[in-house]
Amino acid sequence: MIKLTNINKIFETTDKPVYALKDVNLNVNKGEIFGVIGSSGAGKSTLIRCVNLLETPTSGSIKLDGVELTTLNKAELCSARRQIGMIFQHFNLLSSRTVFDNVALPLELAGIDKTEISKKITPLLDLVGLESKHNAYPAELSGGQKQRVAIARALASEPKVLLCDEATSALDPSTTKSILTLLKDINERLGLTILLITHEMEVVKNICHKVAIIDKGELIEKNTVAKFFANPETELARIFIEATINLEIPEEYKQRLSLNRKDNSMPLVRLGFTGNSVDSAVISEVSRTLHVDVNILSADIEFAGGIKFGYMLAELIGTKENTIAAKAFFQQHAVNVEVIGYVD
Ligand SMILES: Nc1ncnc2c1ncn2[C@@H]1O[C@H](COP(=O)(O)OP(=O)(O)OP(=O)(O)O)[C@@H](O)[C@H]1O
Repeated sequence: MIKLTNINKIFETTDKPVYALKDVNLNVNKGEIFGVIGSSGAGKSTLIRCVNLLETPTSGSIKLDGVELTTLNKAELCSARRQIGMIFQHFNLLSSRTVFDNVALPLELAGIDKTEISKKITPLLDLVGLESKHNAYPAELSGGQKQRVAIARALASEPKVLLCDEATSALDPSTTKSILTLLKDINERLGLTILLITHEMEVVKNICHKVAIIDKGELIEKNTVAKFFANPETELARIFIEATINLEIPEEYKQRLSLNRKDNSMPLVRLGFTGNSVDSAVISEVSRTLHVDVNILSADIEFAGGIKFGYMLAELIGTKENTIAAKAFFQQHAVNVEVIGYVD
């Protein structure tokens, strides 16, 4: 549905050129929710703004449902943009218009008559859960309600795709959850293709089918969400995933931790479980067969893209030979083992 091929974007500045996007290739299939995650300044906004040509790429091809957008004239582009809805972090509503009139705006601009507009808006406001707010003004709404208005407005032209530019970044965690649930519901009910950018792994984890990581303008990793969490390929992916996991080393252990093994010190390890390894009884097997006690300090098991994954912080207690054998055993059973240090 969205196909970006060899997209480059260079901003010419008085200082030096900024290479905001480098050879970006991205394919978003019909009905998919695709998330692009990256740190601040990585190029996320530039990327999503290129899709509807709010930003013109320096080179490359952008196809929407097979139509090349970069070569359209102004009038053609205007009509193509009606097939691309967009929502923003700060909602971009008109404060002087009611909820109803904000949602009606794109239809008015497209020259649709008033009765037709009325017929369309009521079910849209029902869909986003704002049936009782037709005549409210944006100032009278919560952040979550404002984003619902923006979603209804983006859907008014019956777009083929919805672009979400950090759509939940200005919202508190529970409102974020409700907006993500709404986006997922719209995706499932209408089969709408969604491309979103975010710096929050929670967003990817909660609603995306596929994910790409952007770093310094490059898409360095692309995968289904399940495979991404099960087997991250890049260091940045691991950092993003681990940021969602709360595995604090207790203060008492930090004080006893050293990088080198001493006589009688025991390894403190972070075990990473994904897919099948979550469900196998590796911990008890290590204790039983290798005589290594696993002292679990903290653990976090999550669910994303249809798979379970999780991390555990544990002290391995046993002889040097046995703890080394335990580490090998974990690795043979698809458990990722990282030795953080050794505790006295
Ligand atoms: N109009 C512009 N002129 C010059 N440089 C720009 C312009 N817009 C963006 N940039 C630069 O391009 C790079 C990518 O910016 P972009 O806004 O796309 O990043 P981002 O990942 O969306 O960041 P954030 O999460 O902080 O919004 C940055 O180095 C930024 O400074």
